[in-house]
Amino acid sequence: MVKRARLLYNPVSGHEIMERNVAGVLAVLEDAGYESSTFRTRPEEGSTQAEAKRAALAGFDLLVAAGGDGTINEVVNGIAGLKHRPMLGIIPVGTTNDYARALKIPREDPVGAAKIIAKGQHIGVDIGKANDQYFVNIAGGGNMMDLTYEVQSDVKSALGYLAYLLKGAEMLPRMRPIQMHLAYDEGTYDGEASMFFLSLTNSVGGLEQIAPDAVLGDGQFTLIIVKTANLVEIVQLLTMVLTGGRHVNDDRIIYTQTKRLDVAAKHGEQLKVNLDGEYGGDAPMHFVNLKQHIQAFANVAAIPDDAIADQDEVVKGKLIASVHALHDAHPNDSEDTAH
Ligand SMILES: Nc1ncnc2c1ncn2[C@@H]1O[C@H](COP(=O)(O)OP(=O)(O)OP(=O)(O)O)[C@@H](O)[C@H]1O
Repeated sequence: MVKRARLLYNPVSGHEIMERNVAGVLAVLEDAGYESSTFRTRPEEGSTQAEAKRAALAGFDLLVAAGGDGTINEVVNGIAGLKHRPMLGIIPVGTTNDYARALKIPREDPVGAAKIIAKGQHIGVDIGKANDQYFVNIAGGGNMMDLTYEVQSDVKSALGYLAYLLKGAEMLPRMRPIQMHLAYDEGTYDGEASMFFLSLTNSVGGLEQIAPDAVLGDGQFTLIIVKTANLVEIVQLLTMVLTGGRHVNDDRIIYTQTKRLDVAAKHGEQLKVNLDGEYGGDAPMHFVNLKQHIQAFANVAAIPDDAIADQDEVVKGKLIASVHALHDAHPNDSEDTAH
């Protein structure tokens, strides 16, 4: 049966690069055997998610999200709750493209990214569930989380990552601690913290050193709790991140792996949560890791072996293949033993 692909592309992501590349991307998908169609995303919140869900229920085998992390997040939110989920392809044309960095998919090169899909290598990636929403790369909470909403999209497009850095520097003096309760696999933390991060990949805000131990598809989040809200100390910690990841052993940080997290703010304080760069509501929030929930095309050869966990589906596939091979080699074995 012919496979069907739906390309959901954000026409305004990055520098409107997709409008010029739709035909080229479709040609690569068609050559790879996909009967392909397109959906141009719209600014209305939830419209991309609704279309992804509709396409999945209509039986599309592959959804290709072309845009920034926001577009990927919406597509995944559209399919994550379904029993039969299409495969996910990614064409990164956003500003930071954290998720594509982790999967080593070429950025701002739509046809190059489509060729990764055409190569056919995919892995089971974990996604996070935060109350009733999903995220693919990172959840975070604390005062710094205002950052991503405050940076205007047109400024982001014009300045790219620099926009975050400038805005971040401006916001640091506003940092103040929140009394938090966090419960995770290895323990609980009750006390002051300025922020927490729950990461699925090692690609956070364009920096691969923040969560250096993250493994794709291992069913675990990397949890980072930053206890201090002191400006000088935070700058010190950031410097440690940038100079080789020594922050992971610092006393002012809790750095651990966990499959779940419960977060609440004490004394009725507001604790805003950010999911993949967008406001996702306030704590209390329950997070859980859904192991290898989505099959995503990736540039597997470029990802270090120790950054990808054993794959449930591949392992199962290999077992089935070897049983078939055994049967092909000795077709009458089962009858022989029956007599
Ligand atoms: N046709 C459209 N016109 C204007 N805005 C759109 C359109 N389609 C989607 N959007 C908006 O684009 C935003 C999602 O952008 P996306 O995350 O894909 O790219 P980005 O902001 O350029 O990249 P990044 O997330 O990496 O910073 C959503 O807020 C959505 O409302």
